[in-house]
Amino acid sequence: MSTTPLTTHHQRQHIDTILRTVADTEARTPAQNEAGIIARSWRRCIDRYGLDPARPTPARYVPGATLREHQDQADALLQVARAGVEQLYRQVAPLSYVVLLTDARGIAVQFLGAKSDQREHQRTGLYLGSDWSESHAGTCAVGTCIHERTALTCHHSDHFSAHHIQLTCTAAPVFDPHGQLLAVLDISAYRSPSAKESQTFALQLVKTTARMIEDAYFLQRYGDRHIVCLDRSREFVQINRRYLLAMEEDGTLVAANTAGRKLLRHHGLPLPEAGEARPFQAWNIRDLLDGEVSEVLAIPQHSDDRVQAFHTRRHREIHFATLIEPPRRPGANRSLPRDSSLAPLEALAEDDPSMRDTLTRAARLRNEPINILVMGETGTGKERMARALHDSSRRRDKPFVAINCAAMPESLIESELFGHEPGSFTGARSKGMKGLIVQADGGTLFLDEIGDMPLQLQTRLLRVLAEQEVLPIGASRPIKVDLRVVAATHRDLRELIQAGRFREDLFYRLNGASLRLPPLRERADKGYLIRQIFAELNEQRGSRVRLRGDAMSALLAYPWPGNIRELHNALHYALATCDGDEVVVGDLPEECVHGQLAHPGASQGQALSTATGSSARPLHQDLLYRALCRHQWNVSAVARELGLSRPTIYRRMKRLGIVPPNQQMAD
Ligand SMILES: Nc1ncnc2c1ncn2[C@@H]1O[C@H](COP(=O)(O)OP(=O)(O)OP(=O)(O)O)[C@@H](O)[C@H]1O
Repeated sequence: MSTTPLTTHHQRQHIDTILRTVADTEARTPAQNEAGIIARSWRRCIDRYGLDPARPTPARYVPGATLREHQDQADALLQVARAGVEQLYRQVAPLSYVVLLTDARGIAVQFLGAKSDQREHQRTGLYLGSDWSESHAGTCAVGTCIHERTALTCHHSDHFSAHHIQLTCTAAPVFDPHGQLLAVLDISAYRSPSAKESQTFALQLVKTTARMIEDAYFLQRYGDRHIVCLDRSREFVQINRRYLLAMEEDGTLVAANTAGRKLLRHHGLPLPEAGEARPFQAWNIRDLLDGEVSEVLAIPQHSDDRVQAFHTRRHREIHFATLIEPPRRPGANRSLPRDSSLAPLEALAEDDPSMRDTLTRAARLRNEPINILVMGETGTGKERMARALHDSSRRRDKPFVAINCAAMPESLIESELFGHEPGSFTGARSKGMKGLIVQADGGTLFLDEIGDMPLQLQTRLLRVLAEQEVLPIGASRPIKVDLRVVAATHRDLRELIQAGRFREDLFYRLNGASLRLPPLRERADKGYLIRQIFAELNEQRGSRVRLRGDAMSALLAYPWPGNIRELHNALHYALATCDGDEVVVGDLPEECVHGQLAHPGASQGQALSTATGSSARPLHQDLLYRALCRHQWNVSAVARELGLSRPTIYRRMKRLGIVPPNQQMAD
């Protein structure tokens, strides 16, 4: 190995080169490449720090107590970085490198090097507590990296001080999740080949380790959020995780690693850097990826390898995504087995303990040859549950036939259910009719509102269930059927049995197992349901409207009486009436925003008319009108309160016929 010995001749040459280069660069803009970076640093050393390349720069150490302060401040990073620094040292120690981790001020807070060379390390400053800031040490890998915020090699005579020109040092910055410099990772050696290119691999190695430390810190810091990992390669996304984005449950992005911030910038979505005065722009993952937040959240359940492909919205680049989920709250960690056929059941709930129990039972029952009774208040999702049971069972490719026993006229139920032969009764179809029970053969028959089925039909249904065959009206021979029945009711069937309105034997036939659904007001996963329903509505309407954070907060704060259908309707209303591509709090029905204030005993209409003095005004108009009155018709103040722009407020006033008092014509 050819080495560069330290001689006075070399030092003199070095000093001359520095002075000549600095004089040369005076007239022109320094280049962006590494030579430019070094030349710029030399200029700073002379012009800004008043350093002299000929003056010896003995290593400077901070006192022990100060070092401990620096280490305490960097403690969170040091904990995370330890494994990475040690791994790097194992890789480079055989080539006689030492490893330094400095804080953002250039003080070495961690050091790994051969014990046998300790004296030399201490003399040169390659040791714990030394100060490698550019203002003290001159151009060097750590100090210049801090200044330029980029990885670089400071090789031999790149160093400013003539006393460092035997060293080769390579450093890379470690940034925090907001782009703030946290630390610098450095490897240094006393002896190396004279060509700078010899350090190319060293540079790659240090950069890779710095990125690993940075990402480990990111994952630890945002461990309580959802972390979306993206990569251009499907095969590598599980191990490489190039881009990391931390997001809230509603898709709001809160942080990104260095590569992630670059990706966002590339797609026109810059995140503010720490300390930047620019107001925080709450980008959503939907702004980056062409998909719904619910699709991103469902990645761990959806596909077999738990990787999902997305196009980016702006440049249509394909990215593969995985998701690291935050740990579930205690008691909510009862997940279904990882099985893609269970996805329809899994999609019904997130971390509501009672729903998770119900789903676990449903998953066990889905292929059992027994009938299931689903119980719950009106609109709690009983039909959804029946459908999900069917879709996750082996019967999923056969029909799912739903019948609402309360909605069908009594005179029709019999022929609809059992079918009839041609001309078997007055009004019968000439070709006869295949009943719904036969149509459901091989699949699932869903009997909604079973408590409302007339007694006489209960008897016939009982026979079908007992014998697995159906006799159409007017037919002489029964038809064999293979059925799984899921029945639903919001009534107490035992009470109906007591009252003689429901057959006890049918109850036992239907109730092979029962599943109870909690009312919405008791569910801990309202946020999930809101996102889910909103995404479905968007899909049905072919729109891409977003639900802004303030609207989400209002929906979460509203004490929903018990009905998912009500939530569905509120979101439908907001989507139908909002302007542009965002639902904001002002788009929600009045009762969702101020419902808490309504008198508990009052009906919806009463509560509103008491508050407004006008029960005739539509809810939406009322909200805007009241806000205008409250703010003495100051449109800017109303816009601020409702989270809308001033032109939107004016547009809505016009559309709703609201005229400010000073523009009303006197009659
Ligand atoms: N898990 C869910 N995710 C999204 N939407 C849901 C969910 N559960 C229910 N819904 C929606 O709530 C509404 C009511 O659901 P569903 O009809 O299944 O309830 P139900 O208990 O059968 O009602 P009813 O008692 O009136 O028959 C529907 O619009 C449905 O799409």
